[in-house]
Amino acid sequence: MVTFTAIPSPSSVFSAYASLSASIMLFQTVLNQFVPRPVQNCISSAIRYYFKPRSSKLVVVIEENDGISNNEIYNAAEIYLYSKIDSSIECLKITKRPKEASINIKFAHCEKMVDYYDGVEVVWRFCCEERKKGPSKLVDDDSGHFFSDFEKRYFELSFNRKHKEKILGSYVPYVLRRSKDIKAEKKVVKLHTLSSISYSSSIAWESINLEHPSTFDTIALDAKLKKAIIEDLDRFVRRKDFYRKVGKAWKRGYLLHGPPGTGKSSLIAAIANYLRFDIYDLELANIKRDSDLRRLLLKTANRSILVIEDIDCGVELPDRKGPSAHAEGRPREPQVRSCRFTLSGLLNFIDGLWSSCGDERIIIFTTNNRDRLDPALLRAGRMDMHISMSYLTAEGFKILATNYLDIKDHHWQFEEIGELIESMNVTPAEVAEELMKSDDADVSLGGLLNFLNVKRKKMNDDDEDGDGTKDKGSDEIDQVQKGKRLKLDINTDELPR
Ligand SMILES: Nc1ncnc2c1ncn2[C@@H]1O[C@H](COP(=O)(O)OP(=O)(O)OP(=O)(O)O)[C@@H](O)[C@H]1O
Ligand SMILES: [Mg+2]
Repeated sequence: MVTFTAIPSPSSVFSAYASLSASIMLFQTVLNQFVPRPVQNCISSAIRYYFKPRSSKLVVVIEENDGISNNEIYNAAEIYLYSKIDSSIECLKITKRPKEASINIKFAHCEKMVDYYDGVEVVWRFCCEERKKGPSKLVDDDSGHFFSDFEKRYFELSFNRKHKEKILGSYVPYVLRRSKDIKAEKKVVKLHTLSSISYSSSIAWESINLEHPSTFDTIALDAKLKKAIIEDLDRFVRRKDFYRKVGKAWKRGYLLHGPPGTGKSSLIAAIANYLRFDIYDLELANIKRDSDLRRLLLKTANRSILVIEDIDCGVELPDRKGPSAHAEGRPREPQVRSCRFTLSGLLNFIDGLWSSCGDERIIIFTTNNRDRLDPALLRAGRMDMHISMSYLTAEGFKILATNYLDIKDHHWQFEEIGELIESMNVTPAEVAEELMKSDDADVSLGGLLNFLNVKRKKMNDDDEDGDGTKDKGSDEIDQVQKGKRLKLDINTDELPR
C-alpha cells in the first residue's frame, strides 16, 4: 500500500506558527492573572520537561567500586576491553606479580574505544580522575592485595537509547561472560596442600603453582578411554543448568585405580591443566577430626579438584557404623584411635554439605587396590566414573616415544618393542625411565629393548618356578595382568547424555 502525504506550503506553515504563538501568549496571560506564582512555576517546569529537546544518546556509568566492594561489571569491562585493544589506544600500563604467569594490562589515561554488538555501536570511555577530597581509599585489586588509591576510575558506556534493552539485557551479560572466559584462559592452576600452622595445632591449605606438565596429549592412555574422559569433563562443565534442573549438586567423582606407575597422578594433573581447575591434595593422614575435615573442605574454592590419593592406605578409616559395629564390641586397633575422623564424615561432606555450598567440584580418589576399598565408597552414585589405569600397551608406548624422544612417525625398533610390551606387564613409568636415559633415540630404544628382554626372561623364570610370587598380594594387579584391560566403568546412575 502506498500512502501519499500532502506537503504543506511555506505560507500555511507560517500561519500555523503565528496562531501557536498567539495561543501561548494568551495561555501565559491567563496563567499570570488567575494562577498563584508557585503553581505557575510547577506548570512551566513540567512543560519545559516534556518539550525539552532530547539527546538520542544514553550514557551508563560503571564505577570501579561502590565504596565497599569492587564492581564486577567494571572488572569485566576492563578485561574485555583489554582483549580488544586496537590502534586507537595510545597509552597503557602493565604490571606483573611474581607468581603470575602473564602480564596485566590496564589503561593509563582516559581513552575511548568503539565496539559493535549485533550491529549496534557502543562507545566505551575510560575515565580517571584524581580524588578531590577525603583520604585515599584502600582498594582490593581482586587478587587479595590492597593498595592506597588516589584516583577515581570509571567507564562510560554510551549508545543510542533505542537499544537500551539490547545493551543492558544482552551486551553487558555478554561482556561478563567473555571476561570470565578470558580470565579462565589466563588462570595459573594452583596446587593446594596441607601444612600445619606453627602457632597452633591446626592445619591449613598452602598453595603453589601447579607446574606439572602432564596433559591429555602427553599421557599414554587408550585412545577410547582418553576420549571418554575428555567428553565426560566437557559435559560436566557445560551442564550447570542441567544439574540445577534435576536438583543434583554440580559435582563429579572419579575413582582412578590401577598399579603404581600407570599414570593416576599424571591423569589428575592432565585434568587440572585441561579444565584449569585448582587441585586440593587432601592427605588423610594429616586429618585428626571430622571438624578439621569440614573446615578444610569448606575452604576449598569452586572450580576445583579435591584429590584423595591412595584412599585405601592413607589412613585406616573407622567404618561408617562407628565403634558399636566393631567386631564383638572390642575396642579399635591403636592406629584407628589416633584418627578421630570417620569415613562417614568424609562421605557426608562429599554427598551432603558440598551439595549446598559448592559448584563445579570434582573429586578424585586414587587407589592401587580397588578391592580393598570400603563398599560405601564404591556404591552406585558415589563415584560417577571408575577409571582403570593399566599397564602400557604398544599404542601407549608410541605416545611416550613421541613425548620423550620426539619420534613422530615410525622407528625400526617399534615393532619388536611393541610385541614385547604387549606380552608382559610393564608400567608407563618403567618405560618412561628407560626413555630418559639418552637423547639419542637409537640408544634409548636399544636400552629399552634390553630392559624389556631382561624383564621378560625374569617373568619366564618365575613362571617356571611356579612359586606364584609374581605381583602377589593384589587382586587389582592380578586382574589387570590377565587382560591388560583398559576399562572405564560408569556407574548406573550416570546422568543421561
Ligand atoms: N599413562 C602414562 N602416560 C605418560 N606418562 C606416564 C604414565 N604413567 C606413568 N607415567 C610416567 O611415570 C611417572 C609416574 O606416574 P604417576 O605418578 O602418574 O603414576 P601413579 O599411577 O600415580 O603411581 P602411584 O600409584 O605410585 O601413585 C610420571 O611422572 C610419568 O612420567
Ligand atoms: Mg600417584
